[in-house]
Formats: sequence, C-alpha cells, structure tokens
Amino acid sequence: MGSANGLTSAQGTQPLFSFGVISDVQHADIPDGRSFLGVPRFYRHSLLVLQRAVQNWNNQKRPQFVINLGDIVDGYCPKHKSMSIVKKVVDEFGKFNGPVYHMIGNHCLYNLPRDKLLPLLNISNLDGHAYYDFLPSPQYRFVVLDGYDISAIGWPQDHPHTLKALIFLEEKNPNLDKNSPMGLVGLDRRFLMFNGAVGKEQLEWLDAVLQDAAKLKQKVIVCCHLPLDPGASSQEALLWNYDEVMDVIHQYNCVKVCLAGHDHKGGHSIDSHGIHHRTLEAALECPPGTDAFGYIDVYDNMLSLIGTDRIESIDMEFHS
Ligand SMILES: Nc1ccn([C@@H]2O[C@H](COP(=O)(O)O)[C@@H](O)[C@H]2O)c(=O)n1
Ligand SMILES: O=P(O)(O)OC[C@H](O)CO
Repeated sequence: MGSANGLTSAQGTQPLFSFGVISDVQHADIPDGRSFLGVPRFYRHSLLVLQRAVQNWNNQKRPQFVINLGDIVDGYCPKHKSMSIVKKVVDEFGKFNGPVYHMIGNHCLYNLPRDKLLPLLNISNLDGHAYYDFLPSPQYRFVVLDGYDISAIGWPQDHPHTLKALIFLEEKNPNLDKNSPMGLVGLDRRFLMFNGAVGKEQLEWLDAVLQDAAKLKQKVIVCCHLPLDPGASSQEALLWNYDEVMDVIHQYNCVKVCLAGHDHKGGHSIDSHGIHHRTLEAALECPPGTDAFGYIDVYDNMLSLIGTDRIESIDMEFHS
C-alpha cells in the first residue's frame, strides 16, 4: 500500500490528489446550547475542532487544499463581535499550509452582509455573488454553488433577490415564522427562510461550466452549503430549487459527487444518475474532545472520504 511520496491509499494506488473537508463550525464565544430540536451545540469547542483539523491536515502533508462547506460563525454570535469572530475563524483556516476554499451559509449571512463577508472569505466577485469554480488538477473541476443567491438573508432589504425570496416564501410557506415548517408536507418542508435558491443567472453559469467540463473530459465535484438530494438530507435542509439544479447537472455525465453541509447530522445517497451526495456532519455538534473533519483522496473512479470521529468514512465509486 505504500508509495514513493509516503502516501497510502484505499486502492493501493496513489490518489491523484487529496483535499481536507470540514463544515458548520458555527463558532461563537458563548456557552453551549441546543438546536431548535434540542440537539446540543458546542459553540466554543467547535473552534478547537477546526484547530485540530488544520493541525491534522498540516501534519499529514496530504491535502493540497481545504474546502469549508460553510457556516463558520453562529447566528447567536453577538453582532458587535461578528467581524472579529469571522476573522478569527478565517485566520484559523489560514494556518493550513495551502489554499482554503470557503462558501457561504445562512449563519455567515446572519452575522455579516455579503459585501463585508465575501472579501473576508476570499470570494472575490464584484456583483456580490458567491459562486465560482477552480481546477486543482487537469482531470477534476470543482464547482462551488451559492445556495443563498435567492435569499431573504444577506442581500440588502431592497435587493431584487431579497424581494424575490420574500415573495417565494410568502407563496410557499403560510406560517408567520418563515423558519417554521409547521403544516408543510414532505419535500415542501424545505421552504424555510434559513434556506435559499440558485438563481437563473447562476443556473446558466452552471450549465456553461458543466458543458465546458464535459467537452474537456473533466470530472466535476459540486459543493454547496445546502444539500441537493433528498436522500442525503432532511427535507427541511434542502436547497429550495435543488430539483432545477439537479436537472442541469443530470444533462451531463461529468458531475460525480456533490458535497454539502447545513444538515448537521450528515448523510449520503446515490441519486438516479449514480451521483454521490455526501452531507458532512457538523463540527459544531461535536461534544468536547470529539471531532468532525476529514480528507478526501481523489482517484480516477472514486472519491474516498477518510473521516475523523463523527465524520463517517466512505468510498464513493463512479464510472470514470
Ligand atoms: N423543525 C424546525 C426547525 C427549525 N425551526 C426554526 O428555525 C430556527 C433555527 O433552527 P436551528 O436548528 O438553527 O435551531 C429556529 O429558531 C426555529 O425558528 C422550526 O421552527 N422548526
Ligand atoms: O445550520 P442551522 O443552525 O441553520 O440548522 C439548519 C438545520 O439543521 C437544517 O435542518
């Protein structure tokens, strides 16, 4: 199982490359609490999970880069501390010896508007959008989606995307509290204010990126804070228009794996087109002394997630 540079692998062959993953750090300098459904949340300890993750990735010298699946700060963070806490968490990520790719989550947007948040997360897009792609190797392209493109949080109150989201929520969710799924049935339970949608322009961009990737015979990993498949997530955590996004993705056969956060318990599914969907377990919900981070070895025909503690390891095989 050994190899020239010291890497070992599940297949006995050397991975093309590896990258680190972590999600939902949701740090705040506040006492432990619970989710709405009573699940314990450890706001201070989550920073220690991130610190151990970075130490682990650096010691291994294996991951080339790291992907943060979103929500680095919690909504309960006192607002006068939002900027300093976001900077603190970003600085912890910065101790990794390589690039870190961030994406936005609802909790980031409770703390800071897009124009303040995106520069801190090194997402440089002039019009405030937070979707982008990158190529760590000639064979693989990563697509990072902005799940809060159409959203009632993060954009200015009079922004067309805020207004669109508010109208959408009014239509789809009759509750006064638009975060409440009460009375919503089945997949309609995703129509909550803490979720969002991928807008028309972004869908067109995604289509163009996938067309290009298919032409270049690149495999694609799609990352989004919000899960894209009901099999890998609670109904309440899905992207509003996950179905439209998957319709675009399913037109091509280049997307092999979709990674997400947001649904803290995690999940995995293989959809009707053989695409793996892996929702990562949250760093926030690790009781003191436990962890939730991992790294993914990338091969021609498989992504192998090696998880620590609460992140379950899995081999995600596909046709190359
Ligand atoms: N089943 C649920 C889940 C959530 N809510 C509302 O969402 C808010 C945020 O939830 P957290 O999981 O982050 O605690 C919560 O305050 C509720 O308003 C809900 O109504 N029903
Ligand atoms: O990340 P939160 O705190 O908004 O929680 C999201 C829920 O887990 C979705 O079901």
